[in-house]
Amino acid sequence: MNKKIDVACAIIEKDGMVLAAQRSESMSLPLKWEFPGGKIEPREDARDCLERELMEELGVGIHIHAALSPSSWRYPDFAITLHPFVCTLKPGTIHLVEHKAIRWIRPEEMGRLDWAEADGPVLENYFRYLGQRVD
Ligand SMILES: Nc1nc2c([nH]c(=O)n2[C@H]2C[C@H](O)[C@@H](COP(=O)(O)OP(=O)(O)OP(=O)(O)O)O2)c(=O)[nH]1
Repeated sequence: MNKKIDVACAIIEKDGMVLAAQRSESMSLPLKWEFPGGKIEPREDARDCLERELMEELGVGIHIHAALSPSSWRYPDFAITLHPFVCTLKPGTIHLVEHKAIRWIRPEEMGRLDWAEADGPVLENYFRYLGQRVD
């Protein structure tokens, strides 16, 4: 049976833009764009995982504002459930530890990037959330 992983990921908002991160050549799914985050460890809470991963990967703290519905995807060699959270950054400076690049983009530009396939349903989910949000 193929491996199944649970991954927490952060949709980080700032001034109407969202942070997209590009995986490096040496990572799995090389050069694909994603929301920063990572695998949830056994018995770890998804929010704790996200805070830990953001500190490890980008050296920043986050505020978590909303949880979107998890969405699942099957890659050829593993299955993934993504647990997306809408976040903002705590004060601090981003340092790229493992990603090749980051970009702040407007939601309407998100479709132009070459996202990891599992992120398709996450993007749809986020657009639905934006459509319903009152702020
Ligand atoms: N963080 C994150 N990972 C994603 C997204 N979409 C997506 O398919 N993934 C995949 C990429 C990885 O296979 C996995 C995340 O685990 P990870 O960030 O710990 O990946 P990794 O490269 O260290 O994994 P590995 O190759 O060492 O097993 O989920 C996303 O939006 N954010």
